Amino acid sequence: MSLDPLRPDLVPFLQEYLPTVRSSSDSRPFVTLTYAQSLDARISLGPGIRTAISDMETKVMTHYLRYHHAGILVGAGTALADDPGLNCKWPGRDEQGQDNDEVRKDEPLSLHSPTPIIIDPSQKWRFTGSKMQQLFAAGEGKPPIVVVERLPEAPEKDVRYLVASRDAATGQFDWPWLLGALKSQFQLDSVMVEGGACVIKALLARPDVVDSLVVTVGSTYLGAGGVAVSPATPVKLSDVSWWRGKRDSIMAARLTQQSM
Ligand SMILES: NC(=O)C1=CN([C@@H]2O[C@H](COP(=O)(O)OP(=O)(O)OC[C@H]3O[C@@H](n4cnc5c(N)ncnc54)[C@H](O)[C@@H]3O)[C@@H](O)[C@H]2O)C=CC1
Ligand SMILES: Nc1nc(O)c(N)c(N[C@@H]2O[C@H](COP(=O)(O)O)[C@@H](O)[C@H]2O)n1
Repeated sequence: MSLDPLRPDLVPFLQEYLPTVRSSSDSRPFVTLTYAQSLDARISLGPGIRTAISDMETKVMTHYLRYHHAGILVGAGTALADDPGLNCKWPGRDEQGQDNDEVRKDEPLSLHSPTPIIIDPSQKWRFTGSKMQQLFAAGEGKPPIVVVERLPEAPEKDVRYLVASRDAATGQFDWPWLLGALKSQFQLDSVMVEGGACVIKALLARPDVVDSLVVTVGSTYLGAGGVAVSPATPVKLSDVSWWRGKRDSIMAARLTQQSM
C-alpha cells in the first residue's frame, strides 16, 4: 500500500503536539496517545475485528506521527486482532527540513519506523509468522519489544523482552514504571500509543504520563456492537485544536489533571 502525500496544513497543526526533546533527567519518554474513532466513539466494529476508520488523508497523518516517534505501543488484544505492521510508510523530510514525499523513497522503511512495543503479560501473541516479522524481514520495519510478566522459556528470535511487574492495587503493569523502563533500558525517548480499547481507556485517565492526545474522528457510525472507548470518569482537555479533512476530522489536545 502506498500513501498519498501528507496534506501540508497537517504539519503546522500537529507541530505543538509532536515529541519534544525531554530533559535527560526526565524519567519517561514523551507519550502521544492516538487512535481513530467513529462518531459514536467506537474504535472497531466488534471485539477482535480489524476496522478501517481513517480515510487516506488521516491514515497518512498516522504514518507521519509514526515517523516522529521512537516507539509504537499496543496491547496484546490489538496485536492478536489486527496483526498490525506498526511500521512507518511516510517517507520523511529532505535536508532543508521540508516535508517531501520523494526525497527518501529509496531508503529502507525500517529507518523511519518506530520500534513496536506489545504489552502481552501472558505471551499470547507471536512475532513469528506475524506481519511485523514480514516487514522486518523485508527491511520495512523494526522487530518488537514484548512486555511480559516473566521471560519465556523459548524466547523468539529477534524479539527483545521487558519483564514488568504488576501494580498491587490494579493487577496491571504500572504505566510510569513501564514507560520509564522503555526509556532507561531501550533508550526510547518518545512513544506513540495506538490502542486498543483497554489501553486507551487506562491512559485517558493518566495526564501524568500522556503528553499529547491526537484523535481522528471518522465520519461513520460503527453501531452498538462496536468496541467503545470512554474513560471511567470524566476527563477535561486543554490546548484543544481541530483540523478538518475531506471526510475525517482530527482533534489534538492535552489531558489535564483538573476535575470537571
Ligand atoms: N481505531 C483504532 O485507532 C484502533 C482500534 N483498535 C481495536 O481495538 C481492539 C482491541 O482492543 P482490546 O481488546 O481492548 O485490546 P488492547 O490492545 O487494549 O489489549 C488489551 C490487553 O493488553 C494487555 N494489557 C494492556 N495494558 C496492560 C497493562 N497496563 N498491564 C498488563 N497488561 C496490559 C492485557 O493482556 C490486555 O488483555 C481491536 O478490535 C482493534 O482493532 C486498536 C488500536 C487502534
Ligand atoms: N489511525 C488509525 N485509523 C484506523 O482506522 C485504524 N483502524 C487504526 N488502527 C491502528 O493501526 C494498526 C494497524 O496498523 P498497520 O496499518 O497494520 O501498520 C492497528 O493495529 C491499530 O493500532 N489506526
